[in-house]
Amino acid sequence: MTLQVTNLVGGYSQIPVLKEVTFDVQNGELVGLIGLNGAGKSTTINHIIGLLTPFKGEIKINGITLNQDKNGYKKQIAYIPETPILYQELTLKEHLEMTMMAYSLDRDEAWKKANHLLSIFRLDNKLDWFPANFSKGMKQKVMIVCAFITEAPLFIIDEPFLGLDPLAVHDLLDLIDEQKQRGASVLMSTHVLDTAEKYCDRFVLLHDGTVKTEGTLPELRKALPDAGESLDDIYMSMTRADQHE
Ligand SMILES: Nc1ncnc2c1ncn2[C@@H]1O[C@H](COP(=O)(O)OP(=O)(O)OP(=O)(O)O)[C@@H](O)[C@H]1O
Repeated sequence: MTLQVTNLVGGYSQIPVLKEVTFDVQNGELVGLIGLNGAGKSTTINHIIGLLTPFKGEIKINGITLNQDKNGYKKQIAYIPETPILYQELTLKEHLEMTMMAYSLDRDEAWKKANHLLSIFRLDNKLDWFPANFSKGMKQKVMIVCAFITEAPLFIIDEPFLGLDPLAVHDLLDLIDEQKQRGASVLMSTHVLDTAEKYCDRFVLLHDGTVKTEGTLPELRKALPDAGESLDDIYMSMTRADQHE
């Protein structure tokens, strides 16, 4: 599975936020999308999942654009939003069943995976509860369980770490790793740079709607030799230089 974003110009109501954004995510890769508040991470994600239409440029998943095959394109994506999207009137069980239907999953297989994931996230005794009334972290876990039962080839994860307890962060990172092992690609936006540094294979550093630089940590260190060793050092040096331009 490859995600290719090429010369993407996009944003809201014809106001371009993204300016010629180009990057890719290859098979089995976890790519970190890093940037300050307002850099354009969520806007990029909203274009990839098809909520926004590019003004220019294109986005391909395994060579297919959204316009070529809307359903086929969307079924390749499991999306975990920054703010959980839950239905007031549906129970946890009904949220899972709706996901199974939307992705045309085999119910028995999907329930096996769901039960396993529910027990990891300690939600297995809450199937008849309404997640709209859960705590913030529990709501996020519902989104994670729904995404991971799909076993989609591309995971798009928007800032997953801020609302989760440390145990859940580790469980999520293990699940991401399992999906990578089976060849899935993962694009994850985050501000938690020390975790990103440890777990991401590659980074795309967005600033003010443009890709300032991208690469593995050793590649970033080489590109910015005076910045320091850590992703945090490199990112801070890059953004500070930019703000003084
Ligand atoms: N619905 C919207 N309508 C108009 N402009 C928007 C909308 N959402 C975001 N923007 C603008 O797009 C730019 C990029 O915002 P975006 O949400 O993509 O940033 P981000 O990198 O995800 O930031 P954060 O780290 O704060 O989540 C900002 O200038 C923001 O004001």
